[in-house]
Amino acid sequence: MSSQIFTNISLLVNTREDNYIVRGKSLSKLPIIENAYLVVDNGIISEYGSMDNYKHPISEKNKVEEHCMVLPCWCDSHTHVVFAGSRENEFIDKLKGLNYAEIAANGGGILNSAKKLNETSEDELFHQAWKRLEEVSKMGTGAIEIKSGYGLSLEGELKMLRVIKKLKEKSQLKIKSTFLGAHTFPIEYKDKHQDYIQLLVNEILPLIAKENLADYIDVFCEKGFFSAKEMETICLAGKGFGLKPKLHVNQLNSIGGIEKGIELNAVSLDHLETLTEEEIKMLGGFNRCSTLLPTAAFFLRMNYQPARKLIDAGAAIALASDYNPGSSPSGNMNFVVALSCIQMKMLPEEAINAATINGAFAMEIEQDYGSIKVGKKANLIFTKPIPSIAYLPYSFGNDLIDKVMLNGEFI
Ligand SMILES: N=CN[C@@H](CCC(=O)O)C(=O)O
Ligand SMILES: [Zn+2]
Repeated sequence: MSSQIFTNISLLVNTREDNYIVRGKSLSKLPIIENAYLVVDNGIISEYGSMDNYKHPISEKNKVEEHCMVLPCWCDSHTHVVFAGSRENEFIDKLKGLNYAEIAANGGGILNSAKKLNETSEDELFHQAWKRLEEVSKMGTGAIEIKSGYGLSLEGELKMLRVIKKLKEKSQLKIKSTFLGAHTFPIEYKDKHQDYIQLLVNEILPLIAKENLADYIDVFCEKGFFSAKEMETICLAGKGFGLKPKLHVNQLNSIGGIEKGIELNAVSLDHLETLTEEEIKMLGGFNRCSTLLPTAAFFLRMNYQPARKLIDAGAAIALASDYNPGSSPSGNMNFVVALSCIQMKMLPEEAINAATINGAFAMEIEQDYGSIKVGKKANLIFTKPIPSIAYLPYSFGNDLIDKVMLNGEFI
């Protein structure tokens, strides 16, 4: 692959010489170069700067369209994109008045997806997930985390993780894989929690480690699901196999997940719709990412995460789509960014930092992704002509992306 030069870029967004997690007040500082150029060599960013310092030959063919911006691709650090079929029937139940907990109690929810997944072949699951990855990459996602958690059996969980491994091998997207066997208790273990935890820890985890199928371990710490203590047992076992925790906490209730997650040195604490003042303070001092999933709150008509309070407390916020069939059947990070501004009152600069560099930190891929930096992968969003950065979330729902580059190639 040869050199590619792009000149006269109206705004080159999130150019960073450093590589720090962005927290608190710093989230509103989005480094931008006006009228910029960018050089890509063999899929890697090799040079960038202001057109005032441009030293290469001037050529009309290198010019990007007037008023076009270039941003690093979205880093979507929390998804469940490997799933079978869809659950729009539950969506209708919800429209008729049932809530998330009632749907789950009726055998719907995660268990419904688990039933479908266990009836679906590995090839078919791969095919469905592949199509979702194609769709999100066209919307600007360049790196993504994918969880298991709809298998809930040895065979089902390994099948999901093998699908993720195959996606890692074949996709242009950077993918991280998370074992979420502790997503809920299967019906046959409803009254035998310890037995299910033993299955996860003693039987499934060693096989995952043997086949190198996961990077992280996750637990849905929630009333009616896994307690903070159960989460600790599972995470400590995961750590024994080299899997760091990345956790679902405080979606519906505060049950001690934040305190325990910090103690476990989680790479990220995710969801956070329901937070006490004390927990907001704890997240302010937490040195890793607090990951907000506003499209889940939107879809479930829940209170949004208290982004402003978290930012004031000094938290390092990441934004992710939570793409899954139950609470966020969309992986559109452009909408996640817009919703964060519209409903959580994040500034456009804060939302873009949270969806790029901090998303990369939430997947520990910040060395190669999440900002415009020499040596990082050329995973880039080229916008259509737009007047400003604020126009991205302001003009929500409109397709503002002209083209997407992954590893130096337009997709
Ligand atoms: N809350 C737990 N897990 C998913 C939802 C899973 C489902 O409903 O299928 C989430 O992150 O929102
Ligand atoms: Zn989730």
